[in-house]
Amino acid sequence: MTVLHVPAKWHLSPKQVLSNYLAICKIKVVLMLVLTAWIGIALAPDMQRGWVSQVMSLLGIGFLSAAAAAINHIVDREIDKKMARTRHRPIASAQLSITNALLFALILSILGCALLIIWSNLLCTILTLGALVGYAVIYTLFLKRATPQNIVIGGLAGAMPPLLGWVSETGTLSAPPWLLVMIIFTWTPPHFWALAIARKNDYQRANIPMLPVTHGVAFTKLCIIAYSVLLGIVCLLPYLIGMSGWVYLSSACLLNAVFISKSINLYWHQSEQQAMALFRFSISYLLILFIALFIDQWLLQ
Ligand code: HEM
Ligand SMILES: CC(C)=CCC/C(C)=C/CC/C(C)=C/COP(=O)(O)OP(=O)(O)O
Repeated sequence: MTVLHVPAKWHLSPKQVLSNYLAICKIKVVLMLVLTAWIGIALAPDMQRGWVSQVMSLLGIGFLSAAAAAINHIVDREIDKKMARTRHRPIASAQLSITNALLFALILSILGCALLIIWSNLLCTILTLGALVGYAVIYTLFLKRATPQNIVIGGLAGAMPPLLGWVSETGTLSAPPWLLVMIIFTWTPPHFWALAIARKNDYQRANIPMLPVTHGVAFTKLCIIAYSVLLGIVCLLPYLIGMSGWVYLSSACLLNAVFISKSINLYWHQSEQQAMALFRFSISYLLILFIALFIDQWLLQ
């Protein structure tokens, strides 16, 4: 009798299956995106929409962001196999089939669109779908493989949620939420390039033209300093147009002082730990900055 050898990865427990689906959603990133969308809602003019509509709109934005992340895992599976950081990902390591992942992304997209159409509005649905296409198709399929400016241009998709939140509330496009988009847009290059410096060998092996690979680590560090200074200036705008108060301003000044000093510090140090420290700080930075925006709004009311 022939005994078939069944690889261990085919015997996944329900917990492992769930954790694989959560992993392809990039759940922590999505939670951060939803938080920034929520701040967009909180800062919008009060439309008396009620919290149920707001929660459903945030779920819709979250589902479409998770769908975008799942498509990114499918499209990038060959690249992911070549990089130490990503080779254990569920699709790259064949623990999750492409068909199941595609089906999952499709279900998330349909649910996300339905939630936004029912509880939000058509403009918000179209813009969120635009962000999905921007990240999952334009960035992942084309820009990532084509130019070291990939994450600068592609960063616009990830920067959209505050605008999406605002539009879900108001149904119209207006200037103030674009300032919040500009903050995340300017934050993205130092956020990512810090990690790319530490993982340069990975990107080189996968033949992905990230800035440290194409232009070297020293030049990338200079770009990080330039963007962190620009970020410091952009962060002043919400206060200058009266969108926020002293809590935000003082938090922003402190956070940006740390960001710029860590960026300059990175320039003078060779170690990967310094780069990873800046990457990790960039995440705490954005979290605290947006919470400060919320506290200010709450105090101003
Ligand atoms: C094109 C734009 C962006 C690029 C290229 C990028 C890149 C990355 C990469 C490569 C990681 C590491 C993931 C891992 O370890 O598997 C990461 C982590 C993270 N990013 Fe970004 N990012 C971008 C935009 C954003 C945006 C817009 C947000 C939120 C507003 C965000 C929030 C986070 C968070 C919270 C993590 C930590 C995830 C974890 O610990 O699992 N990123 N980012
Ligand atoms: C609808 C909507 C708001 C969509 C936003 C989509 C989204 C999840 C944006 C986050 C960007 C992100 C985590 C990029 C990672 O880059 P990468 O894919 O090159 O990194 P990797 O090597 O870790 O896969």
